[in-house]
Amino acid sequence: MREQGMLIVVSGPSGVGKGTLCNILVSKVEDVFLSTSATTRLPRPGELDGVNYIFMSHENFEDKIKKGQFLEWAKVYTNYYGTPKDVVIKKLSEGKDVILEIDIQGAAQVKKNYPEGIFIFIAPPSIEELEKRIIKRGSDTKDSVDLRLKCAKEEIQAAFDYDYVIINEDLDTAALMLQSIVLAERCRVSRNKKKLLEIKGGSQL
Ligand SMILES: Nc1nc2c(ncn2[C@@H]2O[C@H](COP(=O)(O)OP(=O)(O)O)[C@@H](O)[C@H]2O)c(=O)[nH]1
Ligand SMILES: Nc1ncnc2c1ncn2[C@@H]1O[C@H](COP(=O)(O)OP(=O)(O)O)[C@@H](O)[C@H]1O
Repeated sequence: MREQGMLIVVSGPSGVGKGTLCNILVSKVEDVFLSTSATTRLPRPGELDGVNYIFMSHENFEDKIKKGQFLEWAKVYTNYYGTPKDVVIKKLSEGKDVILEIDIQGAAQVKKNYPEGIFIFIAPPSIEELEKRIIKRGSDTKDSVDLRLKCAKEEIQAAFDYDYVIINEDLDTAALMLQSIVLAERCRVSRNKKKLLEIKGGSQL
């Protein structure tokens, strides 16, 4: 068991497949914990409180901002979204890798406070394909689809500040890429110094 897990940020436009890819990652790779965000948006059909999101009122959310209970938070489209701090700190200290599926504003806050995090951007093969995926999901009005597509173009510009980009064209390939990044990052020498010392004996590297 590792002493400290890695903080992994996954961002990308709405409908690109972040949720799908993160769920596959959690099902395939051990010791990965997907953080559940808090939000003021209403649940979509089938979404469960505490599973997909922790749904709360604007008042409650603002109270938690004041109390410093979020690792990061942002207003995305018209609602607040934030990462509850306590759970993330606990899971990292248990040696779990924590995935934050958050927007580009939240990712920038994490990068400022936690530069050793790993920043992964998921991009669509094209804007046309992104539009198809958002429409296929069936949870957005025409205005909401248009707003998401407009924001997508600005979000893709932010990809240049990330460590990795995955173009989610073929789902199986993209899922494998995400797993590969996490597993390769676990193999960095800098993260394995203690283990190497244990194996070779002695305290000198
Ligand atoms: N900053 C921040 N963004 C979040 C958080 N949780 C979700 N988001 C982002 O909020 C945006 C809207 O998410 P959602 O309402 O699920 O809509 P979707 O992206 O269309 O599925 C997405 O870009 C998410 O990545 C969070 O805790 N913090
Ligand atoms: N590589 C892919 N090819 C085709 N459809 C995909 C692919 N990845 C995800 N999808 C579909 O696109 C839709 C949006 O995916 P979702 O994971 O909800 O996106 P996000 O979490 O980024 O908003 C879902 O219907 C999902 O099944």
